[in-house]
Amino acid sequence: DDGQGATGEAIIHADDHPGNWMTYGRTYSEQRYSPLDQINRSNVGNLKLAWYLDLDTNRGQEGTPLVIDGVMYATTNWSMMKAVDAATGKLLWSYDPRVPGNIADKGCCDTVNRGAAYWNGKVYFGTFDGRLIALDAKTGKLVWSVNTIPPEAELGKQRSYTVDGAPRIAKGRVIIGNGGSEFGARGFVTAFDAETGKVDWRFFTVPNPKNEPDHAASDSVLMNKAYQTWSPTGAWTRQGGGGTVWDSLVYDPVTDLVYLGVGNGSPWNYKYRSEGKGDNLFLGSIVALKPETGEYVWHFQETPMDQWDFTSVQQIMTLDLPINGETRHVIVHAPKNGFFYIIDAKTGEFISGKNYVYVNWASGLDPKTGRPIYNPDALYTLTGKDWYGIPGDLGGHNFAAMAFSPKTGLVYIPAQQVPFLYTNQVGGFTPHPDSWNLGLDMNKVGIPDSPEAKQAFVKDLKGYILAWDPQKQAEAWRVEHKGPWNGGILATGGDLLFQGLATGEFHAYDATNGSDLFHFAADSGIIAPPVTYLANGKQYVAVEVGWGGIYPFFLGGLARTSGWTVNHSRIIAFSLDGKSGPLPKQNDQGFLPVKPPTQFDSKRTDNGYFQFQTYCAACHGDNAEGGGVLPDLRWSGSIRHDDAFYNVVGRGALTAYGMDRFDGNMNPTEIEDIRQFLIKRANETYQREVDARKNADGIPEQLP
Ligand SMILES: O=C(O)c1cc(C(=O)O)c2c(n1)C(=O)C(=O)c1cc(C(=O)O)[nH]c1-2
Ligand SMILES: [Ca+2]
Repeated sequence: DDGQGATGEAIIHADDHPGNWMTYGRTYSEQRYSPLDQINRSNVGNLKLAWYLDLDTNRGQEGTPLVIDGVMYATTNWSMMKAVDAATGKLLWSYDPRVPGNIADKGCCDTVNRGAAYWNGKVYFGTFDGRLIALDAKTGKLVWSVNTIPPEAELGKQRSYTVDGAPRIAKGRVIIGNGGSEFGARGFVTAFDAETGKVDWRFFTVPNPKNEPDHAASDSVLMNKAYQTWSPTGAWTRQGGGGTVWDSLVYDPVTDLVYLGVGNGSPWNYKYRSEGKGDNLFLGSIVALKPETGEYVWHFQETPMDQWDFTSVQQIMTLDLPINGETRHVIVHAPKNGFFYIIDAKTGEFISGKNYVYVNWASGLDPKTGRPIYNPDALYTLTGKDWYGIPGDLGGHNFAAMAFSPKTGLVYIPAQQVPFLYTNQVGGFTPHPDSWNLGLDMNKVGIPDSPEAKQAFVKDLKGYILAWDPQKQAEAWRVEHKGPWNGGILATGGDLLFQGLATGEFHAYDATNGSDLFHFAADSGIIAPPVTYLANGKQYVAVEVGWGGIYPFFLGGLARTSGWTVNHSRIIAFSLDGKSGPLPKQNDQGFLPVKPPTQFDSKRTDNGYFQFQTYCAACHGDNAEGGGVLPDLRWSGSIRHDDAFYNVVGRGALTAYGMDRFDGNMNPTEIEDIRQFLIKRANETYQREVDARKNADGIPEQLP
């Protein structure tokens, strides 16, 4: 027995039953290529909506649904699970783990969920409050549920853990990580026995602050190799150091290794985090472990000295690639930092790397070691000067999955350009509970303030499909989109690519040249990746619809340049003989702003801005302009009265909807300052917003 079990064998031999989509990336190689070809270049123009299912949350939907024997298992926002008849869209059962609403602000980037895992009759998924849940796949009944965050990792309010990534299963072990490095976290992954939910092993990705054993699989490599790459007294010893494994986590049956994509530093500021010293292993790295024990095998660090939120958590894909006349089994990786890496999957040896998007932080990679050749100005925590970085914190590519077609030999990356202004916090590092703790000046970071710089920033925003030739390490072609933050990509045997866009359109493209062959008005922004499957022998293509994730939260109004839709979350599925027609019509220009109160106290608005940017902007949008997911507070009824506002912000009147209470962070005067600031912003922007509703796009002429 090789320990794979029937499900492991079925996933390894996924192409023997191509009608299923059994694991996050369809196969263990996570290529998101399906050999199905009933739908192909010659007939995709006739694709029609087969069914749609309205979801019970209108927020970001990032899930990859699994499909097993005609049943779809979809996870949706707020960590909910739905089992759906994949031929008809009929709901078979649903499971709501009742994640408490007040924890939404413990995560950086919307209460999303990226998907489930299947093993031996059970489906598994993580919850935003840190649980891992196993359900009976037939009935939806709970089999077991565990808290994946041990109390010793939490360390009181300094640290913050959330789970939104899809678990993966290797040889009967369910492996799951977590997020939280924007707040304070020490990254780790845990392997649980799929049958019982018992902890099998745990691996921390950054050292123990005292260099003591954690009694975890990571002890020896952290104490002998990683600890030496950190300063002994930096802020990491209190904040956790980061390195959260919040997205990619892959088992490769060819090498029999588990790969972790490790995240950014916590706090981001390297000068505060590690006193400007050391490479800080294993931040920004891929780490390979043995599936049975969690024992360290190798690592490759893509971003030493991270200070840009350059996570290496982006999708880890393996493939067999001819290199210098020899076929090698490699990892291909397009992390946030903008370089496309080819790494030997067995040994971690760096084979080659090339920037796949424009980058200004490094001039290239050392051809031998793969270490970035830094632009000294990019090391802003050491220079003490602002840095306008490309890629920025959202990366050249984020969680939206890329795909590979063995027929074209191309990797298709949902690439983007989103700059970020990195500005140091002055006067030392001061963490706040319930807010981002980056060691950066939250009033200045991200988007530049002056109107000219803001216009330049908007011009710099880009989103496109990048068809990348990994053998040549070069672009083959691209398909430009309206702006950043589009969905993941599916490649099929019909020589097609499928992708949903931030504009609310769903497209099929020719995989050989990018020609646009089909589009459908899905009406709401799409950030999730499509899947394809067979039900009753017929091919379907399905995707979750729902605008959200970090981009519209943080960029707020500027995110509208990618397309502006009213958020209506659904699962939609297409077939060649679909009979559902177009989706019901809705008002796609957004709601009219409500005329705000005219009086505000201009002596309070500066502090209101400061408090807003510290506690509110990461969800409700930079400078109080909403991005179309959560309420745009300029038009909120609660800003009309100090008591109403305090009830929501101070006392938590809306915790059930995800709005935490902030009376532990701010006093009543500070909260009232925010209200004064919001009224000011509402007055400044009211006419511009009314006029914008008269444009075809609904986007104001002068965005900033
Ligand atoms: O450092 C972290 O722990 C962490 C966690 C997450 C998350 O859990 O979603 C994201 C990020 N970082 C991040 O940097 C990022 O760009 C991001 C985008 C998204 C999203 O779902 O839209 N999550 C996250
Ligand atoms: Ca991060």
